[in-house]
Amino acid sequence: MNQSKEQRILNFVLQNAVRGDPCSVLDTIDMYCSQKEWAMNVGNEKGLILDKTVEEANPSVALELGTYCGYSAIRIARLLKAGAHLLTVEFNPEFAAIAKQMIEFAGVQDKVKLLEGPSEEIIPQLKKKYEVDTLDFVFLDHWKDRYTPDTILIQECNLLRKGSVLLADNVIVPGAPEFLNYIRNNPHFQCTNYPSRLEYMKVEDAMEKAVFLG
Ligand SMILES: Oc1cc(-c2ccc(F)cc2)cc2cncnc12
Ligand SMILES: [Mg+2]
Repeated sequence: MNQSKEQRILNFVLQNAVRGDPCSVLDTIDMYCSQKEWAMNVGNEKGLILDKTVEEANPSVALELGTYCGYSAIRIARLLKAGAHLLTVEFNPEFAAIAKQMIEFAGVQDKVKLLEGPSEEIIPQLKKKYEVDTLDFVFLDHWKDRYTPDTILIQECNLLRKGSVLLADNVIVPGAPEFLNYIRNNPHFQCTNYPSRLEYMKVEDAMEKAVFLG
């Protein structure tokens, strides 16, 4: 059975990156995906925006929707302070299996909890099953038609507090126009747009930050 692209990316990391060194894993994924096979990791350009947003938020509890191969989970986890943790949600079992190995190879597994399943099922479980009080940071990087319903669900589950930061990838490509309309017209959020480029491509993309005002 021939390998998936995600398996090829993982193998390239296992053979070329430094075990326990998150930056070398990120650089190795970026090298493979810019030179060999495009893949939907947030990449280094938008990754720098993610870094700055995470550093500014300095979250104790972070949530990621859309793990894929674990690139942004590693990117976020490497910046977390002692005792802080990231919950990352992946619907696709093949992707989750790859991400688990990638996260362990990078050495950030103690800071990351990978939850496999649909976001709409997992979000309502966060308080009771995963002992979350409120989320300090949320990275939305899954199917674009889930951005709005999951943002509403997160609010309904009382998971945000004054100052919680949401950051959404791909608001230009593939695009999340309905989410932009929702969040920019919602008086409970203060929004900022960060123009950038689609990972590994000379194509315009952007990230949207939304701070919950309570
Ligand atoms: O960053 C991303 C990019 C693309 C994507 C795919 C095809 C294309 F042509 C352009 C962009 C899809 C994504 C799905 N989920 C999360 N992130 C994504
Ligand atoms: Mg993305």
